[in-house]
Amino acid sequence: MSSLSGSKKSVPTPGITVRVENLSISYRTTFERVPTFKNAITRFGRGQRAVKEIKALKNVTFDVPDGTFLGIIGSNGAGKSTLMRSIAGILPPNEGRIEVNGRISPLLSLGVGFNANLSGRENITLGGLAAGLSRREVADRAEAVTEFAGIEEFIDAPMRTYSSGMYSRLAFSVAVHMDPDILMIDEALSAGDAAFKTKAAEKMQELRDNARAMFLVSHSMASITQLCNRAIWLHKGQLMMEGEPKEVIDKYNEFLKVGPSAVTLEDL
Ligand SMILES: Nc1ncnc2c1ncn2[C@@H]1O[C@H](COP(=O)(O)OP(=O)(O)OP(=O)(O)O)[C@@H](O)[C@H]1O
Repeated sequence: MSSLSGSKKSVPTPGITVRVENLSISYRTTFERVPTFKNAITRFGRGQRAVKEIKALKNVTFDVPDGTFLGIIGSNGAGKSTLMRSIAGILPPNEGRIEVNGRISPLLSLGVGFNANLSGRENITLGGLAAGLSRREVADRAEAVTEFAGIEEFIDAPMRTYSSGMYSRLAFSVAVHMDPDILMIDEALSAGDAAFKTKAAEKMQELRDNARAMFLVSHSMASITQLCNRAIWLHKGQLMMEGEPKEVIDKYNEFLKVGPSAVTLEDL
């Protein structure tokens, strides 16, 4: 178990794969693309601060019991990827705590963790080792990963030469072949072409049987309904609702005023 917080360690909570308590995360960013002395003086004259704080998650609390396949929905900039990164241990909380009981798949936002200057094969090794597998275990899976991604011809080329679809397909394939207890997929179903989307959806159905929990961020409401048994809706960093996927999606669509039968581009 891992517990991320500024405070105490605690014992694992029975039956809970992930517990998020009063989680707040902010990014600090500068106003300017290229900070200059002249701009600093101008800002000082206007009484502006150079650094802006963006509150990406505000006091978010929820539990993910074992066997939960959680869909995370919300508009652009709602905080979905930030939440995924913090659960995966990439972003530490500013406030609150996250308890994770289990091994997480390494690549959540597609391609995070890859080094574009290394070959696909070398990146499979990196991803596998990052997931806690031994070199031998990774080597045993490398062929299946490559085959599933459909990039046999390119596996020894540097990943910077890959198309974005190839990149995403390999990221997805690594993530799903490392036997994670907790599977985290960010927009996976928009990886690759229509044929790969179907294959990815089938693979996720299969993984549902083995994983303790799954997190899926998607703008496709069809994928959320099909693959998840629970959903949360984030808006501007706040948890708006938690419940059955259909119930949450209906409220979200109502909020967006697009109606219950809305089809997003990702559904097509
Ligand atoms: N590295 C960063 N530096 C500064 N601000 C960031 C950074 N990453 C995200 N943000 C900001 O944090 C907020 C939440 O972003 P996040 O990427 O978590 O949203 P999201 O729900 O995943 O959005 P999308 O659906 O567009 O992918 C946004 O206001 C975004 O501009």
